[in-house]
Amino acid sequence: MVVSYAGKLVLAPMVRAGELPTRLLALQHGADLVWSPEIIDKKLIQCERFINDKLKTVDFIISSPKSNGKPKSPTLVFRTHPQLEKGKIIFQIGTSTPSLATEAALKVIEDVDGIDVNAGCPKHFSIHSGMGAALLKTPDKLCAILKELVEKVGKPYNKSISVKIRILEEEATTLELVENLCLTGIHNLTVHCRTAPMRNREAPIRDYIPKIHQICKKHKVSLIMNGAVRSKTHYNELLQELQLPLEIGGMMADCAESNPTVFSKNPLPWYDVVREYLKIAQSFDNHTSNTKYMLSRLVPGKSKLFQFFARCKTPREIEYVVSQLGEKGELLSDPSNFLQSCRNEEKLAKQKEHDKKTKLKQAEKRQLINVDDGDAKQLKKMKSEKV
Ligand SMILES: Cc1cc2nc3c(=O)[nH]c(=O)nc-3n(C[C@H](O)[C@H](O)[C@H](O)COP(=O)(O)O)c2cc1C
Repeated sequence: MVVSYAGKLVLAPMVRAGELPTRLLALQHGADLVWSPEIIDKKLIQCERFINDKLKTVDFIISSPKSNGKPKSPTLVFRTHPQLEKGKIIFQIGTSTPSLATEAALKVIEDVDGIDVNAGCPKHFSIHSGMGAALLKTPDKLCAILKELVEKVGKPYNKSISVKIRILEEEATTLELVENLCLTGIHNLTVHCRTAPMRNREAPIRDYIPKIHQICKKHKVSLIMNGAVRSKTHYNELLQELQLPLEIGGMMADCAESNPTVFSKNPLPWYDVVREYLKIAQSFDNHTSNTKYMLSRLVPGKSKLFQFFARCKTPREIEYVVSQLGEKGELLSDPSNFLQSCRNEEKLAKQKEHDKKTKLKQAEKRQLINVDDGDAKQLKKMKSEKV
């Protein structure tokens, strides 16, 4: 069945923040749908699909990416839990080419519920290759991408295709764009109510939403409003204040990154969020650097725990520090000594490794000398026989 977006409160696509543990926590606390972080078409095309029996996940992995011609260790590009994210996971693609978008979407389509195109990212890496917000300046290209996705991916697999845009400077040009996007056959349009040059700290401009909604409604395309929605309660208040119908959905990024439980009427305090998040992150082997990134968003900077988490290098250290987190977020005991002993162990292990390598090198050298010795003797013998 094609997923419905009408009136849903959803987790925004977020690079780094929107990995599996954050999405699962958001779902557990009332998110109706969750977006994957944006993944670039060319990267996804390189991936192989693996069923991870241990974690019960489906993993998309680049087995041997190369850097300077040397193979690197495998990279996990996207991980989904088919059972826990069933009917709720929208995959976002970064693209500027219809054929690449389609090839990439076909890789994941059986494991997700919809494909979303990012047409709003203002970052240099997106724009310089014609992706993200650059697509707002090439609407024909954007429409061509969406049409091809609708025909070659959406329709054959009975899945939804959607797009996330920003508003343009003028209302009239924004509405013209929306009209054209709706004609491509998409199911949903998400509008980030800021223009491309606007930063997240700036207040969004929601004035165009009623007219955008009229166009969407005419074409039976659902609409999600994004930009400074702070919680479920705030989303309901906004709909009332702006006299918007309940069928307009809401998307949250910033506030959901610092507390993925904001989808609930009663979001958890940060210390309970940290505990719940870590339980999920550990049970899905989340990469330590990603877990640390999330901790830096979840833990208030003024908490003593913030610095201690920043010093952790392994899941074991994170586990220890979180065990020192009191019921109300207070620090039960200073984990400095534990962290210092981990650093000492690390230093010792590095020294051992270094010694081992040096010994190996010396042994190899000795072997070479012996071989050389043997060769030299052999040569001498041959020479004397000749004489
Ligand atoms: C950490 C972070 C990562 C983001 N990554 C993406 C992304 O991958 N794709 C995208 O379309 N927008 C991305 N965004 C933008 C958000 O999806 C959203 O449009 C924007 O933050 C405005 O919503 P907010 O006011 O609720 O934060 C990101 C935002 C944040 C904070």
